[in-house]
Amino acid sequence: TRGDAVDLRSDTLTRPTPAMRRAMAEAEVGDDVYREDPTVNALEERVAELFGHEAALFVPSGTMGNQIGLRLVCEPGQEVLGDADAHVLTYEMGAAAALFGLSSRTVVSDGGRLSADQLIAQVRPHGDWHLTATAAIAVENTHNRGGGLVQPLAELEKLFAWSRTAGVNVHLDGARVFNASVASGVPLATYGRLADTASVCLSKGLGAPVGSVLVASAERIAAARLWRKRLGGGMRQVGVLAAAAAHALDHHLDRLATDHEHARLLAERLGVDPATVETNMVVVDDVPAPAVAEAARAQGVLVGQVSARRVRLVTHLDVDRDDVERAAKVLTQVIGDLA
Ligand SMILES: Cc1ncc(COP(=O)(O)O)c(CN[C@H](C(=O)O)[C@H](C)O)c1O
Repeated sequence: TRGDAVDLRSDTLTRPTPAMRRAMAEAEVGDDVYREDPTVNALEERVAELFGHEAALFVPSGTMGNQIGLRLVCEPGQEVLGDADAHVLTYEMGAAAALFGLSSRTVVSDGGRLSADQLIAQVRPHGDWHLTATAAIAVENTHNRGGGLVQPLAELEKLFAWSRTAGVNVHLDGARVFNASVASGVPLATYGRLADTASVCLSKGLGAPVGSVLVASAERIAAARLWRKRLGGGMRQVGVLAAAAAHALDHHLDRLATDHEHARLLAERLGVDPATVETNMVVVDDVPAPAVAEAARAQGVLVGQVSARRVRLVTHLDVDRDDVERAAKVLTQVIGDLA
């Protein structure tokens, strides 16, 4: 809870725990532009290893991690192919076009679930003097607008194997890949190795206040560091933030399973099919979302509005079991009253 509100709007809202704040305060720091911050250097090495890549770069947001990741695998005038509800193309303010001149095209998937064949069928080859070449395919795991769904490993494997034969790169928007791994049991390195570039968030379910990490080859991360500086993302004593991220990896990773349990409990209480809840999100459809949000807020429960008729509930570190029961009671009554 926050104050006395149960905040289910997003897992981006988690605040540092007292133990995390101590880690931040005690962090060993240096000037990261000179590569002299030992805490962020250690975090970058650790996350690269975790995801089976040569190198990694700490960035202030998932958006910067995604957009630099796309720029590493797609040149201006080439295109990124993705899901019609992909965060990298629908939520990041058109950054791929605005910042880097990347073209993009989307396919309407089955609720966010990746179909390798569907994407492969849309890829445009390099070398034809008439066609915008598809340089990269963006995948999102878990899928946000898909309600936190975990991508089928077989589809990820099929897409990546094919991409090796087609000269197409794969970028993973792994903002919630930690949730995907905890839910599926698939190791993080397995997910990491099925992408050329991957951006992973430490500031969502893991509970760090700021930060994502981009992983890729050493050559690509060197280029990413340059792009980050160009975007004004060169940071100085950033170990204060990296220490929070390292603390989150040490102490908050396994507990994501609790968020998943809470989401399933919330779904059950609300009459939403728990089978549709794979990680930390519950989607409630066919309700007047603005009215539900307003009425729930009046009773101390904050919810997300995905569309006029869809409410999103996200469980996280700052939501405990009592909060879930309280939110379920309020939302059952509010939705019942508005039905
Ligand atoms: C899949 C995915 N990839 C990237 C990002 C961007 O991360 P930030 O730039 O907010 O750190 C998000 C943030 N998601 C936020 C949320 O879910 O509340 C909002 C929608 O932007 C995301 O869900």
